[in-house]
Amino acid sequence: MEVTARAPGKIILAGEHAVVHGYTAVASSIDLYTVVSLRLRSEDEDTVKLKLNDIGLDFSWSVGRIKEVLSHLGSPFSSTPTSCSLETIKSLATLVDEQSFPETKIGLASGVYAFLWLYTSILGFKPATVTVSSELPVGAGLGSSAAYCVSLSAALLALSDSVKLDVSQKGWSTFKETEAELVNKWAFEGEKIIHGRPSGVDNSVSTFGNVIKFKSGVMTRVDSNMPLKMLITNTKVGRDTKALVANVSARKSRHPDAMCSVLNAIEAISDEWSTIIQSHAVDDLYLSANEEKLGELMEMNQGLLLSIGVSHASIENVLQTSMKYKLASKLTGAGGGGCVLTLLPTHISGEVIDKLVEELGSFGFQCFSAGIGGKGVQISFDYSS
Ligand SMILES: Nc1ncnc2c1ncn2[C@@H]1O[C@H](COP(=O)(O)OP(=O)(O)O)[C@@H](O)[C@H]1O
Ligand SMILES: C[C@@](O)(CCOP(=O)(O)O)CC(=O)O
Ligand SMILES: [Mg+2]
Repeated sequence: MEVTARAPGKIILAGEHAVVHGYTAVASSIDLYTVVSLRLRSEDEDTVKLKLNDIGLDFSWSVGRIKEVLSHLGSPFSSTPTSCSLETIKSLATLVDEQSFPETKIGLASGVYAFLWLYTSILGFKPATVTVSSELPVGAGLGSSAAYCVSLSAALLALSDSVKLDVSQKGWSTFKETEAELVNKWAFEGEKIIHGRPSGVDNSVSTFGNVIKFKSGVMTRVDSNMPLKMLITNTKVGRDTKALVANVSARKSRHPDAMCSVLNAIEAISDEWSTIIQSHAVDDLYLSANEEKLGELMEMNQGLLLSIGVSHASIENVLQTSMKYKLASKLTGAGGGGCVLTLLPTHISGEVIDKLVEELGSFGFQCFSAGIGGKGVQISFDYSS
C-alpha cells in the first residue's frame, strides 16, 4: 500500500521574524503543495530509500546501518514528538556523509537529517521508499521547509500505530483535529532541525490551512472576509532562513530596546491586518478603503523588516517597480532575497498587472499568483501498489 500526503506552502501577510520572538504574525496557506509518497517495502528488501526530486538527490540506507549508527538511542523510539539532540544530529550527519552528499548542495543536508529523524522516530526501522516533490520554490520564503516536514510527518504517521485513519476513503482526506495536532508537533521538530529556532507559524498554517494568527506557539483561526489577491515575485536570490533568523536574534541582543520597539510595531501591524480582513465589506467603497489600509500596513511592515536587516537589493527593486504602478509590496518569509508579495486591489486592471509582471520579468524575477487560504495537509491511500 502506498500513502501520499500533500501539505501547502504559505505566505506571511504580516509579522515574520517578530513571531520568532513571541510577537503576533498573520499567515495564510497557498495552493502550492509539497507531495510525499511513502511505500513500505517487504522486510527482506532491507533498505530505506529517499528520493528528493526537486533538488535531484537520491539516498539509500540499509536498515542495519541506520540501526547501527543510531544504536545509542535505543529502540523503539518515542511515539510522542521529541526533539533531536545535537549528538543525534551528528549521527544523522554520518549517515548522510556516507552517501557522498555533493558539496555544492550542502545547505540542503539539514532537510535529510530532518527526514531521518522523523522517519526513525515515527516508523522505526521499516524498509520503505519515500519520494518528495514540490510545487513550491525551495528556500524562497513560501514555507517549503514546513510543507516538507508536514507532508513527511503526515505520511509517516498515516502508516504508524499512533494514528488510526479511515483508510477506506477515496481521494484526498483531512486528519481529525487531534491527529492534525500530532502531525503539526512532529513537523515542528523537523522544522527545528532545518531552521534552528522556528516560531511554529509555518508548520501550523501548512497543517491547518486557512488564514491564522500566531503568537508564542498559539494559533488562532482568522475568518477572512476579504477577497485577497497577491502577486508573488520570486527574486530567485537564494537565502537561508536559519541564518537570517540568527542574524535578527543577534541584532536583538545588541540593541534590545530599539528592537523591542520595532517588534512591537510589527505586532500592531499584524493585529490591524487580522481586524481588517475579518470585517465584512458593506460596499465597494469600504472594500477599497480597506485594501488601501492593507497596502499601507504592508509598506510599514516592509520598512520595519528593512530596519531589522532582512531586506535585500532585489527586494527593494521589486518594491520600487510595484510602487511605479501605485502598488504596495513587502517581503514574505525570512527575506534576504526569496519572494515578495504585491497586493492586487480588486479594481486593478489586467493590463496593469501584465505590465508589472513584464517589467519584473525583465530583471529576471519570476511572477505568479496562488490561491490564498485553502485546506491544510491532506492524505490519500492507494491500494493498487
Ligand atoms: N522539496 C524539498 N526537497 C528537499 N528538501 C526540501 C524541500 N523543501 C524544503 N526542503 C528543505 O528546506 C530547506 C529550505 O527551507 P528554508 O530555508 O526555511 O526556506 P523556505 O521554507 O522559505 O522554502 C532546504 O534547504 C531543504 O533542506
Ligand atoms: C522568518 C520566519 O518568521 C518565517 C520563515 O519562513 P520561510 O522559512 O522563509 O518560509 C521564521 C519563523 O517564523 O520560524
Ligand atoms: Mg522555512
